[in-house]
Amino acid sequence: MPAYKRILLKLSGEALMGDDAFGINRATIVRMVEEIAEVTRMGVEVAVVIGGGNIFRGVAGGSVGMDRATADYMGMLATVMNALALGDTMDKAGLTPRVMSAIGIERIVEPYVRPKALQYLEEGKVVIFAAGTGNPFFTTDTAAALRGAEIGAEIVLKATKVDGVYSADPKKDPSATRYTNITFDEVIGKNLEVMDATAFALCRDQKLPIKIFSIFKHGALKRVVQGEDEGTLVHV
Ligand SMILES: Nc1ncnc2c1ncn2[C@@H]1O[C@H](COP(=O)(O)OP(=O)(O)O)[C@@H](O)[C@H]1O
Ligand SMILES: O=c1ccn([C@@H]2O[C@H](COP(=O)(O)OP(=O)(O)O)[C@@H](O)[C@H]2O)c(=O)[nH]1
Repeated sequence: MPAYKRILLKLSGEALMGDDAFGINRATIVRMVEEIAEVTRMGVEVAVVIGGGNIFRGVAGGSVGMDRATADYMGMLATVMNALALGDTMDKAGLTPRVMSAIGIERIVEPYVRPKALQYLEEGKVVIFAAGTGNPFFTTDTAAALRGAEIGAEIVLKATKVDGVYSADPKKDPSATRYTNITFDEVIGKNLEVMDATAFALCRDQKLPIKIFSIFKHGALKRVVQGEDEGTLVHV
């Protein structure tokens, strides 16, 4: 029995690269889609927010002198590309995906309309939210928190490069230890940067828990959905 009826899954753009230097790694995206299909077969309604860091990151453009807002719009377009790739892969795996964009780009993907998204979820379709929040100076982590709250998801699942929240960045501090549970106040107060503070604050206000787990660990998504011990739970 799944522990949740409706989930919001945040997939990092960078994780789509697999072992490649940039872009979308075929084997990685296919495996992720298989794992998503597995949980939809359990009757869980799945919405996905996809990142864009594998193609473009606004801060990188901004740092070389480009106007930050312009760079961020490029980043949002990158998430649209990933969303199309993910949708196509889902289609071929027998799922019914619907890509919805936060920025107007109607010839390519339909616009995000909340009631429509809710309808798709009730019909068992997988909704992929593209273009983040549609605003510069935000991230797709914040988009995940926002859409998660809007669609009434019971939890936001962040599939990322690390297998949870650590006492310090495990890439920089090998002695860092992983939390099984941590409160929003603690994660924000200690400035733990696994997810941005805006996303944490929004989820805290909405009492929407977040689970952070490894995108590379096979079967982790299913275990999370079954409520098993996996990754780190961030809660109020
Ligand atoms: N306290 C911490 N616990 C876990 N990861 C952390 C922490 N501080 C920083 N990180 C870093 O956060 C990264 C995950 O965030 P990010 O790169 O934004 O992921 P994504 O691309 O999935 O959105 C990890 O690669 C990790 O090195
Ligand atoms: O609401 C949003 C979401 C994303 N972005 C831009 O899109 C890029 C890619 O998103 P993100 O870095 O969150 O992707 P991920 O880390 O998941 O690969 C960001 O760097 C921003 O430039 C944005 O401007 N507003």
